[in-house]
Amino acid sequence: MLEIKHLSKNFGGIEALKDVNINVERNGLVGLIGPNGAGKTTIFNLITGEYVPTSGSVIFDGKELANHHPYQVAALGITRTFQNIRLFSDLSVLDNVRIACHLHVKYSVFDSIIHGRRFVEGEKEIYDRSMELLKIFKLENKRDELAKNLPYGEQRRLEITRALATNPKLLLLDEPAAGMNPQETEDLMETIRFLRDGMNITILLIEHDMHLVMGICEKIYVLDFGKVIAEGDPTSIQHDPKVIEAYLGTAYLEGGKVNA
Ligand SMILES: Nc1ncnc2c1ncn2[C@@H]1O[C@H](COP(=O)(O)OP(=O)(O)OP(=O)(O)O)[C@@H](O)[C@H]1O
Repeated sequence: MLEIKHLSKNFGGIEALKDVNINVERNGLVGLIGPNGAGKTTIFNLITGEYVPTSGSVIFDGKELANHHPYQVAALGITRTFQNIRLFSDLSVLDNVRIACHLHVKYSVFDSIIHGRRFVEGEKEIYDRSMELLKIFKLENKRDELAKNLPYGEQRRLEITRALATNPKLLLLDEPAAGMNPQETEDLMETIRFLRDGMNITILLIEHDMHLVMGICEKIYVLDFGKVIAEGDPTSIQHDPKVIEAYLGTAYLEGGKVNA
């Protein structure tokens, strides 16, 4: 579904990515890990059209994305979440999702001014879809709360709910477990599994929480200094000497956590 081929990105003199190749199969759940500054978020920015590659290509469903604008990439079915939560904090939970659903709106500005039939039907469709998503993500009881008043784990869940409003085929999650406590991380793992197994969404995620990555990803790419140094299933990645040296450290194998 997603093929990243010989992708490189320079920022002035910095070679942020060097000849990166990544393949995400349809309905796959793939992890991208590596030390800070390895180039992980740069890959997301290249997929979504926020950056233009220095060389190489990003192919999604057979289409080259390299020169697409972010709105064109979104229209093809790719959505992302960000490292820092980006919600409308002073709006309600329901309105946060409703706004995201408006990307699909089919009525014109004129329809909305005269409150024409298409406007009324469009608004009903948006409300129904928003409530359906809030139910799936167990946020329907919080629909009237301001986003900023939700506990951290629920804010992250609301972000994913918003991302799904556009009906993506491929979801890019950038450090979804950042700042979560162990119970929130467990709930998130269940949510991500459901996205893939229950909603058939293909997922590529960046994460430093190795319990989450090793627990749910079937394939993992490890990036170091802009290069893929390893790829494989969780077991092979955990025991790869290159990965242990560059990122995991021996503490991880002894049950410790990665400090990144
Ligand atoms: N817009 C930019 N301008 C200049 N340099 C950039 C830009 N974006 C990223 N970089 C540089 O590219 C390199 C890779 O950064 P990137 O954010 O992709 O790393 P990362 O693996 O996502 O790190 P982290 O785990 O800390 O989020 C870093 O050296 C960073 O400083």
